[in-house]
Amino acid sequence: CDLTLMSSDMRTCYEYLRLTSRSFCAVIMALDEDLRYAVCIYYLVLRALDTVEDDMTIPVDEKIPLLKAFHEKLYEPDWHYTQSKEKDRVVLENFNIISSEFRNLAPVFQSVIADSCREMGYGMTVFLDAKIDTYDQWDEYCHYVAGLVGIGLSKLFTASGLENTVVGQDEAISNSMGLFLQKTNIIRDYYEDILQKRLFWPKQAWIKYGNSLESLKDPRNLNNAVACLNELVTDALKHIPDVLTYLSRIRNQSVFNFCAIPQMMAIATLERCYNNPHVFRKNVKIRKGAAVRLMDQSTSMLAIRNFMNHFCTKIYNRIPPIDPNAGRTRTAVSYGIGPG
Ligand SMILES: COc1cccc([C@H]2O[C@H](CC(=O)N[C@@H](CC(=O)O)C(=O)O)C(=O)N(CC(C)(C)C)c3ccc(Cl)cc32)c1OC
Repeated sequence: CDLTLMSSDMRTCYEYLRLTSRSFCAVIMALDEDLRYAVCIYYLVLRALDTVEDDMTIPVDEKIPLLKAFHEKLYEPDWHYTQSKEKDRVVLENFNIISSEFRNLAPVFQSVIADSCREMGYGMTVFLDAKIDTYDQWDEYCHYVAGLVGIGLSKLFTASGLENTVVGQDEAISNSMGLFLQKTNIIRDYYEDILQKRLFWPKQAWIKYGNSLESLKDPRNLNNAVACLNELVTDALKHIPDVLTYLSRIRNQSVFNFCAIPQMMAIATLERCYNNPHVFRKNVKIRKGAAVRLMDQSTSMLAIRNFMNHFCTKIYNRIPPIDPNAGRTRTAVSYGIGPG
């Protein structure tokens, strides 16, 4: 994009995007112009909100009002926050620059983003001590931190005129786009989260396999831990039909790539995690070459169905017959293997 035609604040915002989103930045920059601007700002605003939620050095009695009032900061020109110790604190320290560009967006984009932040900030306070007991609470937490992003983005796509009304209206399908990504991140990040005492795996799952979530990282409990891991992967796989429905409705090529690439990274990550004891010892990541191939080739529904089929077949072929959820996992992956 032509940086000379851009305001200096917007140039700064794209610089923050490059600093905070690594590989995803290129995908955002490929969006058609109007949407690119709104999504960049939305991404940075979400990054700022997420940084507040993640910062364990902010006292709870300060964090709760800050999360609930965060959406109002979008309309306070000088507001920024210098007390964060997080790695992405640059977006909080310079929030006045981001909010000034936010207020240059079309009013319809502003209201989608502000409403999304209001609901998300509230939801984060509900789960501040991250006690996730039931699968329903797991879905509720993931709705607040990720489903709302899927819903907000879908409204931006429709409001920009690039996508049909149904994309912005069907909130259940948009919600699933977030739940699939967030559940995959939570499953993948077990080891890094448990070290920081962040417990995102639902108790309704792990209680069947151990006395505590931490006990799953004890090598003596490895068989139970892997059975619990396989149960959560099976739950995440249930979102595949909605993900395929969502992507089949997208008409703009740049929006399709933007939406499809993270979903393909997620199914590839789930495949790496399934039945993999390394999840309890290190951060399981897909190989760089595989990620590049997914970014380059996730450009059509045919490619998506082929990738989904590929990774679901790999999982199917690795289901241990004695796994307590073997039957449920076979059913779940069959959604992704599809007919033929
Ligand atoms: C229709 O919905 C979407 C369509 C396209 C992309 C995303 C989604 O994808 C990235 C992809 C991304 O950010 N990937 C990282 C890799 C990583 O963080 O593991 C990256 O490549 O840097 C992601 O992960 N999240 C974060 C949440 C899941 C919490 C929403 C995210 C945060 C802000 C925005 Cl604007 C968008 C997304 C969507 O959101 C559901």
